Amino acid sequence: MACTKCASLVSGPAFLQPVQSTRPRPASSLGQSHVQGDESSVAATAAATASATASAVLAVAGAVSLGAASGRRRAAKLPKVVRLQGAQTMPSPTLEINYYDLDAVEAPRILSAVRLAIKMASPIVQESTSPEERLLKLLSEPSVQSMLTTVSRLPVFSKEMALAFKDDLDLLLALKQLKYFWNLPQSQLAILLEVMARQLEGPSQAAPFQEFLRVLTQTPNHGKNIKHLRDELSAEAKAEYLRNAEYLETADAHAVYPTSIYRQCDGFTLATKDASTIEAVMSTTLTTTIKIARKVLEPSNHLLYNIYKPLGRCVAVVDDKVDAIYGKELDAYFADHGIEFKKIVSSGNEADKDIRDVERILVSLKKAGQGRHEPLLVVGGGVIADIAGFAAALYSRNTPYVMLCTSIVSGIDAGPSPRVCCNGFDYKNLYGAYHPPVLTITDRGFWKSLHPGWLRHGVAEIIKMAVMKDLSLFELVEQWGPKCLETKFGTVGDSVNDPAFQDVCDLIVGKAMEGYVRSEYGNLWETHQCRPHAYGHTWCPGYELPSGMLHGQAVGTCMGFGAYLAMKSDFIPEIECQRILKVISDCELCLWHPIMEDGAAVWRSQVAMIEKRGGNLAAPIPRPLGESGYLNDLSEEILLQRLQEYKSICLSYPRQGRGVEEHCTEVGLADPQSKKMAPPDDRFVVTPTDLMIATLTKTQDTAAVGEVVRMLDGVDGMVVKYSTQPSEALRNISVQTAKSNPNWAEMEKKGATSKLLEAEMISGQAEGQLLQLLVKFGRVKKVLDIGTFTGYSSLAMAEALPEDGRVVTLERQEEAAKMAAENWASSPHVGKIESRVGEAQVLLQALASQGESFDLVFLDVDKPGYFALYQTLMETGLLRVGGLLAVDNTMYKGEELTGEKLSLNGEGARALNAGLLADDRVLQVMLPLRDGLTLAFRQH
Ligand SMILES: C[S@@+](CC[C@H](N)C(=O)[O-])C[C@H]1O[C@@H](n2cnc3c(N)ncnc32)[C@H](O)[C@@H]1O
Repeated sequence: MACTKCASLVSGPAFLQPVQSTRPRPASSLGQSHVQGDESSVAATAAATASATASAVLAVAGAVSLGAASGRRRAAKLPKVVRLQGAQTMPSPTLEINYYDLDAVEAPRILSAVRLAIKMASPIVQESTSPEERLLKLLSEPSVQSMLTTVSRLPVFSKEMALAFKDDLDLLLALKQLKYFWNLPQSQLAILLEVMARQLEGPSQAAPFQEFLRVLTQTPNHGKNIKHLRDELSAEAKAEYLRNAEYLETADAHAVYPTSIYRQCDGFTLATKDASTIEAVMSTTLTTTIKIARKVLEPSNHLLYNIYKPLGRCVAVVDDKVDAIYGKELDAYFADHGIEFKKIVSSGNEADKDIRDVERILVSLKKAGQGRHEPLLVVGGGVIADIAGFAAALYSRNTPYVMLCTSIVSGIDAGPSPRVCCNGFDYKNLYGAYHPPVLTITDRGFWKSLHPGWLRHGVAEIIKMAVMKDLSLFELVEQWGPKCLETKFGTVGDSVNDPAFQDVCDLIVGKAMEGYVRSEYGNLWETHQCRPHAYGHTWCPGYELPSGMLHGQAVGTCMGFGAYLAMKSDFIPEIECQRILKVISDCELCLWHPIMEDGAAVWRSQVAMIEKRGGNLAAPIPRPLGESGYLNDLSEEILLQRLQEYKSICLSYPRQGRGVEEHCTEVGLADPQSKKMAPPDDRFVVTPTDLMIATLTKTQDTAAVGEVVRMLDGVDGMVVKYSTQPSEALRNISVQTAKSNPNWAEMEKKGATSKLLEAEMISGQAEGQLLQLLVKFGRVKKVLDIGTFTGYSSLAMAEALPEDGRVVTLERQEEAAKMAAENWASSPHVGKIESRVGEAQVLLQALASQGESFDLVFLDVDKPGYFALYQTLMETGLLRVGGLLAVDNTMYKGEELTGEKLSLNGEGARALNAGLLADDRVLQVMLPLRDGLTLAFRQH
């Protein structure tokens, strides 16, 4: 039967040439014949009879290809002459280059071959000889040999094959692997025989094979490939196997010299006779399996065993948080099965998703001697799935990996995703590849230890698939979403013993996964933009990072807005829009975040998205609920108008449309903005830690350096994580200031500021929190803040002051003072702040002449002036006796630690440090907080 796809190419109008094949047709040594007729109907009938069990787990076998999946049939005869209108003969031939020559899929013949082999093998595996002898006898048994050679010649990744065995996905998977029997470890062949016996004949017939597997795995060579046994086989058996191997060299080299058992290539090439023009198509076919399973780490569960036992070992990248909780269980699983376990523990924080983190994994893989044929095991959530998957894509150009999903996001979205990636230059997912796992395992048992905030964020991905792909899933989430959250998807409390609810949880997870795969696997390389799973991901990329929101919370805002736009576009009725907003809100996700007030950022995101999507917005939104539509035209004016309309609707929802624990820092994660993502050697040196990191990265041992860098880098993040979190207004100042760098540069150019200011000048959360603490602890009433900048320290202290407290803040740059005033405007504490603009020294004199004195002074201006300002504070009594002086940047970038010549600022900091040390009116301590903060108490 001709491959229809290829036939359409060679006989179409562009190819009005006689076609001749360049490949000789190899003879079939085992006498398989080509079948004419409708294979799919034969296959469908066979499938019905073949069906052993309706699998209780979801298993999706994905095969994506141009040509390989369909396989090429040996009977493909193409017309020698094609006639044009007028019946002219076109004599010049076009060369057709076929690459493979696979057998037709005849399900009944395959099934009877497998059944016969199992029947004949059963007594052999039960013999009392050694397992090695039994294996040799088994391989010499003609029915086993015939089955193996038959399967080795099949297009096992093809659609025909999938359809023929669609009712028994475990059998299908076994056949896909059996094709490679010649290069499989002995114990893997035993595993496949056991699976086939179980699927076709039932558990009792499978029992002898299971026992055979057990004893075989105790022999020293069970990990050696079948082909290494050839010299021990009978002469006839050896000759047959070698004949088959030789045949396969030409017919399908994948089966005899494979690089991977999970992917195949195909191509189809046409060349003019003089070879001056060549037209070709190429394809890669991948195969993958997804399992929704329970108790994966219990030794009786063989999902991981079946992969790693034959290999004798498992190299794994494990999320550090997962390792802390489940590390011992993982170790025990592999130890129990006698599988060597090499574990690479890696951070799973969004802030640790840089190319350096990927590189660190690559270095560890090299150290572990990772082979390109052995699937790496990746254990963790979305970030680990992305970066370890990306490392696997890069290692030896592509290395297979198994994804054991421990978080809800990886369990239904990032886990089986072919899109693996890392951040770069402050852009999310700038680098990446398309590299799906060969096996994805989702076990919601892991979710019991997840922070409720992370669960909510994962539910956003379920809602996304429900709205775009599956109304029945949407109805399930409407009914059960809040309970799923409350019970951590049936993993805590009484829900664990509620079988009906357990089934609901499995159904929700399975349906979400299925919807995801349905959206993604037909468009693996994103060759078009009709991508339903991008719902909720069009506008929020512009504000997610600066808002500090969890990804799922940001997606919630964007899904809500998308639903509103769908209603406005008449894609869905109002009632469906309301249902969508209600589900998002009921699941405690955010519909509206104040950062969305920045319409310009939302518009910028849309513009960037259009560019990313090849010139089309193609924003996926429901049309109707449960199905996908795409919005392609949305002007800036309408976008801004809709955003405001949407806001007013959101305000009527519980929590005024806000989510519960929306921000990363509220659920124990570092703020993704808190870590600079520039490569360390280019990083802006602000603190001594930065300096150390920049120095370390110049050395050669990248693995050791990487570790140290990660730890050092984590110090500031840890301080921020475990200190009281800032108010909304302070957070807003950080966001506004972070965005302000281009403005300062512009202003400096125009002469609006005398000096280039930088967003990095901000004191920030940790220092702000310390100042607040000092104000409260010291019952401070009057504060002097020298160096206003964008107003963070002033407002932080004002928030901590009593109602009658006062902050006087000094700033020489008019523009900075103006920006600070804008930043305070909405705070209820604005009335406590008095801003003065001018040179600090001049302003101090004026304050002194007014008889002012302060309980707390925060000094944070140009360092060369520090000591003079300190002297003024002391001489004039502006710092009262019993008062406290806090000075920032007293370690000034660690310059003194280098032993090299200090900058002017470094000199200024050192002059103050030395002055304080020599002055017995004060008691001081230098804290290594960020760039060094010195506290000096005036005792007389
Ligand atoms: C490091 S920033 C202050 C940061 C601020 N305390 C905060 O919490 O974000 C220093 C600010 O002091 C201002 N400044 C520097 N030297 C000054 C001086 N001699 N007199 C007045 N302002 C000065 C700068 O323009 C800049 O805005």
